[in-house]
Amino acid sequence: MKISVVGTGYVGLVSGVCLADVGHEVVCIDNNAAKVEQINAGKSPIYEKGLDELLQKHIGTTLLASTDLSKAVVESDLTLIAVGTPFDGDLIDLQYVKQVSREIGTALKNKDGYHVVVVKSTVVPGTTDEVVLPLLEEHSGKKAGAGFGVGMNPEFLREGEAIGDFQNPDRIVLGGIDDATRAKLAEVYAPFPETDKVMVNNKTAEMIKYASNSLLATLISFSNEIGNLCSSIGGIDALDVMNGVHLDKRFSPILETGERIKPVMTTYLEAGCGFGGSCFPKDVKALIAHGVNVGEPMSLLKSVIDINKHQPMQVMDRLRKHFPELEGKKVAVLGLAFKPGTDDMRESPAIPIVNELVAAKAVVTAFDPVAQEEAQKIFTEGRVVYCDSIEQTVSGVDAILLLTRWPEFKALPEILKGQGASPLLVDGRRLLPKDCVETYEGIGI
Ligand SMILES: NC(=O)C1=CN([C@@H]2O[C@H](COP(=O)(O)OP(=O)(O)OC[C@H]3O[C@@H](n4cnc5c(N)ncnc54)[C@H](O)[C@@H]3O)[C@@H](O)[C@H]2O)C=CC1
Ligand SMILES: O=C(O)[C@H]1O[C@H](OP(=O)(O)OP(=O)(O)OC[C@H]2O[C@@H](n3ccc(=O)[nH]c3=O)[C@H](O)[C@@H]2O)[C@H](O)[C@@H](O)[C@@H]1O
Repeated sequence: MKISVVGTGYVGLVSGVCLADVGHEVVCIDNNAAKVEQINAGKSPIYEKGLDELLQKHIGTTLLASTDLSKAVVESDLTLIAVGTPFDGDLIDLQYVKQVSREIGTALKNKDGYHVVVVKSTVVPGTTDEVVLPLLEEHSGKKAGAGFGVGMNPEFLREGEAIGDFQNPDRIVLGGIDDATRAKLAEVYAPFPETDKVMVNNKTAEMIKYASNSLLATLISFSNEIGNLCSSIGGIDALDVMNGVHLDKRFSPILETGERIKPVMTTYLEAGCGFGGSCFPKDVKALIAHGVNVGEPMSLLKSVIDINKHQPMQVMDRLRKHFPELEGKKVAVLGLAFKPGTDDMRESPAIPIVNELVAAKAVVTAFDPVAQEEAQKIFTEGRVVYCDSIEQTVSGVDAILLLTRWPEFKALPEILKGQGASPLLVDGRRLLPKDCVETYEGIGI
């Protein structure tokens, strides 16, 4: 099938590359000419494991990038919209979705035959039918359901695991205004015959995405609240608690073979310094705002955000327990990205923590295996000294704050031993065993 994908961010580019990999002919569209040029040169503008290799395999043959949206729409059978949907402080910001809908609508004027337009961006329930569809009709002069179909196909990939998640999805949600739209959309995913498909209307597809992200965010804030209580009571480790909770067969089912499905860590029940990223914070806030607009106060989700807002300061509280006065103290920050496997700094818990350290006049060294370039846009040189290795970052410091679960940081105890040093370790992600250093502080302990 000929597919055009508008937006070449995490979702658009990964979808485009993976759809080319399963045999479709794909054109990826972006209005950022520099990104388009980079993609056509076989270099991904984002850091994502395995993406460059797959891009290089298909670019120039079944995969192309372009700034020409109109040509790509006219020459394809189906268009996926994968532009950003940020939260503007009050509501979801639909400016990019609207802009692209107008442009696709205008392009459809010149197209003979049936075309399907599918929203892949995360949008609040009602957006596809009440915002995108009318703009497409207005600008194409055609009627939805006759000249073209309108669908909604939310994406569930995680950054850092994006290629694997796209290639091996848990489920595929196919929303549409009618059966013809859903049937065309299903053709896109024909190469995934084993995966469960959920055929619904557009609003339901939109809601599945928000319910999924909101549940995962709720589990994390729940775990953080329980973890904070464990710390205050004392003598309880939240890791043991969540392990005990997770062994309930309803969470870790036992198969007929007798084998228990048990995650390595208690998935989404890991207490830590809070969730970040471009999606959980903005999606939960957007759903709350949408709920309030339709008369639903969403009090549970408001608490989820409130707990998460304060969670990074749990790390600072543990640091101040040992160093009430931080001026002149040398503090190493290990991990700046919101999670491992990505250079994404959006809403990273490291941001409020580093800002607080700098405000308290601590001397801050920092290291992240891939996010340093992004971090330098946020904390300019001079406020933070960026280092090239874990060794250099922790050398001679009073305290270490571990903020991202990069596996590389497991080497820290050995490195400290080699340096003959025993600074305080505040493990904001519970990555290391609590007896790995002389003075250990962790969330949920
Ligand atoms: N990042 C993630 O892991 C996931 C994101 N999502 C959702 O997918 C959507 C996209 O997210 P990301 O890929 O992270 O966004 P992003 O911000 O990384 O990329 C969006 C791209 O759209 C382009 N763009 C904006 N306006 C345009 C226009 N008028 N014409 C052509 N291109 C335009 C931008 O230049 C940018 O390259 C959002 O709604 C997000 O919530 C869903 C699942 C996972
Ligand atoms: O809509 C989206 O954009 C995506 O949002 C999340 O994916 P992502 O933000 O990439 O990352 P996660 O691995 O879910 O982690 C999110 C944040 O939660 C934190 N987290 C995660 C799990 C946990 O137990 N505890 C915890 O604090 C992580 O450190 C990270 O900051 C969802 O997992 C994806 O399914 C979804 O598609």
